[in-house]
Amino acid sequence: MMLDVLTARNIKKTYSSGYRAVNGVSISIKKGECVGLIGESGSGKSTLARCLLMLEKLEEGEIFLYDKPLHLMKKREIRKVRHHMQAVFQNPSAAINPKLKIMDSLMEVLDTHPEITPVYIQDVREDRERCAARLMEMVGLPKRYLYCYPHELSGGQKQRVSIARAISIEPSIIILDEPTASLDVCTQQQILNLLKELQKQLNLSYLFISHDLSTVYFLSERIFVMKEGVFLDSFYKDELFSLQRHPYTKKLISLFES
Ligand SMILES: Nc1ncnc2c1ncn2[C@@H]1O[C@H](COP(=O)(O)OP(=O)(O)OP(=O)(O)O)[C@@H](O)[C@H]1O
Repeated sequence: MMLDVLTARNIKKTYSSGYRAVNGVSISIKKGECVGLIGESGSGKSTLARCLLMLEKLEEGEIFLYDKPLHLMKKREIRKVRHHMQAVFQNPSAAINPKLKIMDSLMEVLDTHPEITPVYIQDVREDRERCAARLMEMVGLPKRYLYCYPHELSGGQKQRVSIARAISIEPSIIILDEPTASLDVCTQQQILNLLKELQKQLNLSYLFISHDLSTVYFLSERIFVMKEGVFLDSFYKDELFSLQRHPYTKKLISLFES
């Protein structure tokens, strides 16, 4: 039996304000699968993402990365496994250090883990520059940008760098939290196409978070619908238009179709 890459059970998170942003959700993601998470602003998607990445202290619940129980680990142990879970966030400018050349931001994770050599950079791993150039090529960026600073790149190009850094280490899972929300419509579609191609090519596992049903539908095989901290509905993509869908999902569909 194939183990799920990531399994989360009964996750709860209440902020110090007393607001429970995530109220008992469970989710599992298989190797090579893209699971979509859709919900309106404030439904708790980003809080859940931060919980799964162990960036928030859980109030309750269990998180397993393969068979490793992250919720039982000490901070020091979590630091050792965290690189297996990469993330791409909405704002690439905030994710890339403005003072570093693109090469140094891109190579950050691989530099920290010299013991890891993904197969797609195996032949160039010893040569930092060629390795960085390979990653740039994989996300459709010219090599010359390696020597630029982030302000010399567009938002879409910076997001490609974030994606290249996320895949650089061949992580078990990539959490994509609204990765196209800050981009124009044309660039959004290019980034979605890139993510889809990379997923197929490298057999990546994604949790793709968005408030937009059409983008979630485009990328995901399975979809979870979140509202007010709980999952209202979950289904395979081809069941989206089934009559059994939750009324809230039907409402999202009607917005999507209009
Ligand atoms: N650090 C925090 N302290 C207190 N409340 C918070 C904190 N972060 C988020 N919240 C609250 O938790 C709820 C869920 O927020 P969250 O960012 O997880 O939602 P979201 O679905 O990702 O929304 P968006 O799509 O707008 O990013 C919101 O009501 C928000 O105000």
